[in-house]
Amino acid sequence: MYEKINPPTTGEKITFKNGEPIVPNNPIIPFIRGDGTGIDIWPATEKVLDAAVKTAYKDERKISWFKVYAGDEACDLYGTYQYLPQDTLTAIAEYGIAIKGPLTTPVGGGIRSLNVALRQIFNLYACVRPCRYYPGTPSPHKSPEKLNVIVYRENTEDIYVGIEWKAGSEIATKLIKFLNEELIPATPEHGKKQIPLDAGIGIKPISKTGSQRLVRRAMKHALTLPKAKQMVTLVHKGNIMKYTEGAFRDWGYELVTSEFRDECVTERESWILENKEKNSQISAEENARKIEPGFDSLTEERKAQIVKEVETVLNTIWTSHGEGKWQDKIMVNDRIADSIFQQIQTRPDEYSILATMNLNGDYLSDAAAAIVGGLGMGPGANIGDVCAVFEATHGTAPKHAGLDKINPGSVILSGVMMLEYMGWQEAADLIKKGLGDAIAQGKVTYDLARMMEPPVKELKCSEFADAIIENFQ
Ligand SMILES: NC(=O)C1=CN([C@@H]2O[C@H](COP(=O)(O)OP(=O)(O)OC[C@H]3O[C@@H](n4cnc5c(N)ncnc54)[C@H](OP(=O)(O)O)[C@@H]3O)[C@@H](O)[C@H]2O)C=CC1
Ligand SMILES: O=C(O)CCC(=O)C(=O)O
Ligand SMILES: [Mg+2]
Repeated sequence: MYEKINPPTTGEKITFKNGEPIVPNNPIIPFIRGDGTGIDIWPATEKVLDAAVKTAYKDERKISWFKVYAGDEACDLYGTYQYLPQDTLTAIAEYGIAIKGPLTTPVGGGIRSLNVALRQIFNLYACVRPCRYYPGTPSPHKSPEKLNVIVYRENTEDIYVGIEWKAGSEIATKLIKFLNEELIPATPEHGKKQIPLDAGIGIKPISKTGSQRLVRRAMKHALTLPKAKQMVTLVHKGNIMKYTEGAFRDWGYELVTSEFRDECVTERESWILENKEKNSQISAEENARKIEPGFDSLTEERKAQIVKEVETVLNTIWTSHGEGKWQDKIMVNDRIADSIFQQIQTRPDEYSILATMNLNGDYLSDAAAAIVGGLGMGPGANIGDVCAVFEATHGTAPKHAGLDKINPGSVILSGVMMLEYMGWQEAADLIKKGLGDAIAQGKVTYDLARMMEPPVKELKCSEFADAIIENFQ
């Protein structure tokens, strides 16, 4: 079945039922070491995960690691350009849960992203990237502890589908002519717009199915959070990209108000309900005026729509959500993408789950990780309905490769997410405690050491792993 690798001789497969993993006590878990600093980070991560499982469960539970190959290591074993061998895909499909280090993607030409390919091949549609603060971590921000968000990034669509044509290529030229001569003139709202003939072209598909399955998962996650954090923000640039990013927002609201009607309130609904709570005699028109800035300068048609919106909300959810009941529900709002980048800095405690499309989530997860200490502290998971692959937010950080220097925190914390996903909470908690205590003691790698006041001596990557383990007790 495998060409060049052999699964461990002991251990069992993880299976899935109704989208949830069923995990034996001795699961076989494939891992990809990763390119660049993967060579430093993976051994540190494996050591910490094994020690946590051993400390938490003695000999009752154990992970049987299955080394599989991708990136540069795969080319060494399988031959030139064999970046993602079939063996690796077969192993991930067979064993269901995998963990990986970062993989290189060249800019411009060359191979497309292996990381993105894995997400698409296994339909890992939710990229989950929590950004929370560990006390003592140095940060460029004054109150990094106020940020505790989870970026829920759609992982299979958007410009990441990678359908692009190079400027000047035959297809790009043909497509531009078709757009300029037929499709754009056939769409009056586009007026006399024309695309330059020397443009490269990329396609940005955003589907209702893809948007709604992501938001559904984000909502299910929100239901598991403490009440104060039960918020889901739909992040989009829908003012500019109306039929892709704007549609993501609209499909998100449609999903939450149909599938989660009893459990959620939208921000706009909450304003309407609150206006009536403050003044039970308020007319629908006055309520509409309060929720819509510039109401009086709108067209009569638009005014009527907003009044109708107010009436519908009060007719349909006043009984279930009114008189303050909405305050116990998941708050769903939306923010324009550029605004959310400043909001997580200026009003971090007002946000919890940030549901995004692929590109916005890619940017936002690095930015949020920076607030809580940097990319060394940014874990992640790629989750589908029958498979999950855990990986950090950061890349290969090639200039630090092989120096036993880089912070393994993000991949270790991705391992924590994996243990939690497996239901091995005790082992996950040990690592969180060990890592938190090590940081509080000033036992940190270079990235955190350089920001600490007073200065501390930096630990190597492997020494940081040891410091985490020493703090299990
Ligand atoms: N999922 C994946 O596998 C991903 C892969 N990539 C790929 O990685 C390659 C390199 O990308 P690049 O843009 O340099 O981004 P990287 O995230 O690899 O690194 C950028 C900088 O971030 C800091 N950093 C990253 N990881 C850590 C860490 N673990 N501990 C401390 N600091 C860290 C370092 O800053 P400093 O030097 O200042 O300390 C580093 O130089 C590219 O080929 C890219 O495509 C990128 C993102 C995700
Ligand atoms: O695949 C890559 O090279 C980059 C991906 C990335 O930046 C991400 O997933 O955050
Ligand atoms: Mg990224």
